[in-house]
Amino acid sequence: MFSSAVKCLWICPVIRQRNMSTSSLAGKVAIVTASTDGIGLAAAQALGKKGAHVVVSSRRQANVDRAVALLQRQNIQVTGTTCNVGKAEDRERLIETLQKYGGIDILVSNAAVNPFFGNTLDSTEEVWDKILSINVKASFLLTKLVVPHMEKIGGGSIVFVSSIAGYQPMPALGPYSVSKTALLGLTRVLAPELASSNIRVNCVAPGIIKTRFSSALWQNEDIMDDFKKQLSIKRAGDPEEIGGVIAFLCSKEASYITGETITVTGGMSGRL
Ligand SMILES: NC(=O)c1ccc[n+]([C@@H]2O[C@H](COP(=O)([O-])OP(=O)(O)OC[C@H]3O[C@@H](n4cnc5c(N)ncnc54)[C@H](O)[C@@H]3O)[C@@H](O)[C@H]2O)c1
Repeated sequence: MFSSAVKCLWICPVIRQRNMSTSSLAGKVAIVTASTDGIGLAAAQALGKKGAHVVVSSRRQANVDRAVALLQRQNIQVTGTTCNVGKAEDRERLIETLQKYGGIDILVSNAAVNPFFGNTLDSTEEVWDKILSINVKASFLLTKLVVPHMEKIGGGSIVFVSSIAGYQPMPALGPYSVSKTALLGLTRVLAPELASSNIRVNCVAPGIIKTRFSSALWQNEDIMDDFKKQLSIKRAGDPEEIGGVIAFLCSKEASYITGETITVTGGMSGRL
């Protein structure tokens, strides 16, 4: 799965070091969860274009293979593996596989689910367990797994993908919105705890971005007309407009930023 050139880059600290000086993220290893499509794929692309070796993952092998081929065509160093972030054995396998190759510098926790639309009081325990387990708990548990590997190489950067709904709940998306608020809290909790290990923890809160996840919103003209009234930039965002911000947060240029959430919404204001 790993090409010999990539193995050499990870195993040989001298080459790691030398590459770090040529481009902002050269020589770094970045894990992005749910990165075969949408914002995750755009984050992997942006990190890869800055020189990082990216590890793309999602639940289905076919999607992983497609994303790996796409990124390779763009001359991005990439490895792919399946990972259901809700499964402890998958999370551990992902990290164990990687740590053999010399360290993990960046974690972007992007995977999320939303199995429920409606009045929050109609949501079930099962809905809450699923949403909190994937959107929040898995983000924390992955962080717990990567931190020792980041500490071993002297630091790292973690980015959680929240949502503007974490600040202002979206109608009919109560449990999902609460899970995204929890990520704002997780960012604030972990940043001071990990600062002494030289690990920065930040978050992005996208507005409406054109992905499959939100297609029910941006493909509906009436809903979008309503949203546009609250937007300064009168359109939905593109995944690349989030990927670039994530890559910035992981770069040296953001070395004094931790515990922050950057909202990327086209200037959204008022109630959603
Ligand atoms: N698109 C938007 O408008 C928008 C707005 C705000 C926040 N977000 C957030 O951005 C992130 C990415 O969403 P997206 O819009 O790119 O949509 P997307 O559908 O491309 O991404 C969500 C991904 O999570 C994956 N996923 C779900 N459960 C998983 C699991 N157990 N293990 C691994 N992967 C799993 C899905 O397969 C999917 O690929 C999510 O956290 C989402 O909440 C999106």
